[in-house]
Amino acid sequence: MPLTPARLSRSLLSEARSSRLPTPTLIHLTSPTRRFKNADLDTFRPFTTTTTTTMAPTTPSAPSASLTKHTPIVISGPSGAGKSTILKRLFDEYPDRFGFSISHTTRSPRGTEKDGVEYYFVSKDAFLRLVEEKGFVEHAQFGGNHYGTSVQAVNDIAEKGRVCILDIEMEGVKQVANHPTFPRPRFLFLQPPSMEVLEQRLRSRATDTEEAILKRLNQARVEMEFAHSGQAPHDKIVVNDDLETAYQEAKQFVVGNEA
Ligand SMILES: Nc1ncnc2c1ncn2[C@@H]1O[C@H](COP(=O)(O)OP(=O)(O)OP(=O)(O)O)[C@@H](O)[C@H]1O
Repeated sequence: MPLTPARLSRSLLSEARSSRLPTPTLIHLTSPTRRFKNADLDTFRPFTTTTTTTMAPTTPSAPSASLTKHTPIVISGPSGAGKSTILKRLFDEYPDRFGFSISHTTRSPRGTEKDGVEYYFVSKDAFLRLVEEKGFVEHAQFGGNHYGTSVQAVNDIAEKGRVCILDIEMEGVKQVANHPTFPRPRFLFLQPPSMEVLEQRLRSRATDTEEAILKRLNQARVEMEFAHSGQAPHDKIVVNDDLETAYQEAKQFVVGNEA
């Protein structure tokens, strides 16, 4: 599992749309699937012009037996629900048990970013071919660039004997759940106790503009509606009111394999 200091995070497309920069206090955890928060930085940092020779998987691979043995966990929930907080605790308590897959992107590498570490940097053609071949468990477009989690990248985590954690937003959740060949992961939805509390938490986090907070709250309503629509694949909904209780519940689901 590539645990680099940078937090390549994303949980919601709204994250990117809302132009929030990751704050140092949140840089605990590397999760390349949570890439859209980092994609915000696209606006602020110039692209490098480096051309990379990619080693990224560009052909789809069949899900392996390891993937069935180490069933991936999809965690989703509104921005501010506490996903990072809970995952950070989980990784601290179980440092060798979980992994984050490396995402593909068509954007250019920045700074010291290396192919196969922060991302697999691929051409648009290679990316779209992999989409066509159902090689992504989920993918999305942001700011003219494509981002995706490949079946191969998730397989790689399972091959290392780890459970892959996919921290993804609602549209990604739908894609994973409807993928034609990818074995069904286990879905955990983290819910704030109320919209009022969510708003307070987003405000106390003090990382967003007013506009961004309002966008997050609007998106949160959409996510909550979907989560309770009967259409969502969630196996477990944990309400993150008291953190300790929520953590124990989430842990029981993730580690104890319980619904
Ligand atoms: N149970 C809780 N009680 C009080 N505050 C909490 C609780 N859980 C999380 N928080 C706080 O709420 C804020 C949002 O949490 P966090 O950043 O983990 O959410 P997130 O779901 O990862 O959001 P995003 O998708 O935007 O990254 C943080 O400031 C965190 O410290």
